[in-house]
Amino acid sequence: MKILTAAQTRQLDQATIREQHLLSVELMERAAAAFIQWFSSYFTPAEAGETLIICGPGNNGGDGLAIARLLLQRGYAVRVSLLPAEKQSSDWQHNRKHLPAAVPVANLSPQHLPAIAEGALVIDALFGTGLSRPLDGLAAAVVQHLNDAGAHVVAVDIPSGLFADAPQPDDSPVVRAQHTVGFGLPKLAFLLPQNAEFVGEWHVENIGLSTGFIAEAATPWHYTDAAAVAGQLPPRPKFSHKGTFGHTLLLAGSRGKMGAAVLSAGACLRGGVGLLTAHIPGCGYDIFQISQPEAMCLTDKQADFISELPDLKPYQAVGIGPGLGQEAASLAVLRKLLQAAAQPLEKTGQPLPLVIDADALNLLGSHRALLKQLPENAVLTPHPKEFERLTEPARDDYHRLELLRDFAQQHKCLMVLKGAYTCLATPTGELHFNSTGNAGMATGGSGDVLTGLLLALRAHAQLPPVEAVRLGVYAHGRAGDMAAALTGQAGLVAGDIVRHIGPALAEL
Ligand SMILES: NC(=O)C1=CN([C@@H]2O[C@H](COP(=O)(O)OP(=O)(O)OC[C@H]3O[C@@H](n4cnc5c(N)ncnc54)[C@H](OP(=O)(O)O)[C@@H]3O)[C@@H](O)[C@H]2O)[C@@H](O)CC1
Ligand SMILES: [K+]
Repeated sequence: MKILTAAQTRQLDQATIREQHLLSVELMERAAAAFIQWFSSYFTPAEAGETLIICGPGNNGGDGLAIARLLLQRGYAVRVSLLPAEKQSSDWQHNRKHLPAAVPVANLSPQHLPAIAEGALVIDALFGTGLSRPLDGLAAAVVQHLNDAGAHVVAVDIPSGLFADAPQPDDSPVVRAQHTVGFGLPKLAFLLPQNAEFVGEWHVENIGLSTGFIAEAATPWHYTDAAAVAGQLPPRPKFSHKGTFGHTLLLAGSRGKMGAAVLSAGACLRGGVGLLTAHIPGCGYDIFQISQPEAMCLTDKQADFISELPDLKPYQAVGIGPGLGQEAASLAVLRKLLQAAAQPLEKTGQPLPLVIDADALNLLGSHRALLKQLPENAVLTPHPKEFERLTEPARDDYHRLELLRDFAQQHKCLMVLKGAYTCLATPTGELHFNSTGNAGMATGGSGDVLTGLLLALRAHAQLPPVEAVRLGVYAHGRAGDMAAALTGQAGLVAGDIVRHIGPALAEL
């Protein structure tokens, strides 16, 4: 699914109206009906009580007026507050005219802010994608009043005061919604941690917007839903053997962190790899062989950390980092690996696929000259703190995305920035936000599991790099969701994700 800017969204409205020979009020009616569909599935008239709808002067306010009419028709008690303005949009005027007289309407003023009981339901239709500047004056006072009241807010399209695709100043007021019901496509603002307190849970309702316009629209931002990855995992041919799916090497573990190697290896095996060899420190031999009998194991001459790089000839992809530690000897291994991986493989003519995580990223961060040696399409999987060590502190989440995109383009690598909506940045400047996963996955070892799964998929000869990583990130989140359905989020541990990789991949 694509994510568009506010300006593109306005063009999308116009394209839909043109193509489908609609009146713009008809599209507004669709949006209001889609909102009602969601709203009525969530709140009965009795649960909703008397619902206040706060309307601005543009089409977002127009939606609010249409919603008021439709809710009344469905037996909900509603009242409307209007933000005075010099002019209102023509669709606003149409819906104002058609608002039944049974709906109480009040004009907002600094002296007349509506009484809102704590927990009362309020629909926020002040401003949508037409927000052109941060809120001030009466609009700001209304938002402040609403937030102070502790109301249960459902935002129409986007919480008022929030820009769809850019940051707003820290001190400008934004509605704090519990739910946001958007139209057509998700907005970039919904996916960023800094906006979570405003957006709440978001939902996107289909209103039949122009698919042709969306297909043509140029955007770096994409949202990976089930449809985006369905059918991409190549089937396993009947006459395949273990060599068909690649042989991977995993460099992982140190004393006290052998679990990271075990989890990562488990994920790699469940990810469908043909063969896996792990190179681990001597102390981990028994632990590893007993926990992962399906994997082969090479031990380092050092007991507590890795200091040697095995011959890379047998392998189609190499992972490094989980539980590695940051010993100088392990840095030397990483250095050698980067040098060796740059040589194109005989079979593919491409550099050896690498997946670099955890302490291997920290080593890169503290020895940034090594970044120049990253082979093309190397996969790096930092969380925000690790990413900061590779670049610089970000001013905000939007700036972090810029840094991520620049980094992937500059180093021609695939950056997987882990978070609630894990974001994959590609060498061509695309950003793919993942849709699966849950807060239960914020637990030790979750990232090691992702590394192992990505390693398996990068060894798969038929999967191009970006598809492999997008698919792996999606399946990792999906496995976490399947696991959480059984364990609950609090009870989820990384091993549960490993156990659900198989079913998650099967679903694809
Ligand atoms: N996407 C879709 O497919 C569909 C979209 N639809 C709906 O349309 C919404 C977009 O509507 P919209 O373009 O009329 O913009 P909206 O946000 O209502 O406000 C514009 C008005 O506010 C004003 N204004 C702006 N900033 C301000 C400020 N800080 N303080 C004060 N005033 C400010 C601005 O004035 P101006 O900037 O011109 O000075 C103008 O008067 C969209 O979010 C969705 O709900 C559906 O109906 C149909 C399908
Ligand atoms: K709104």
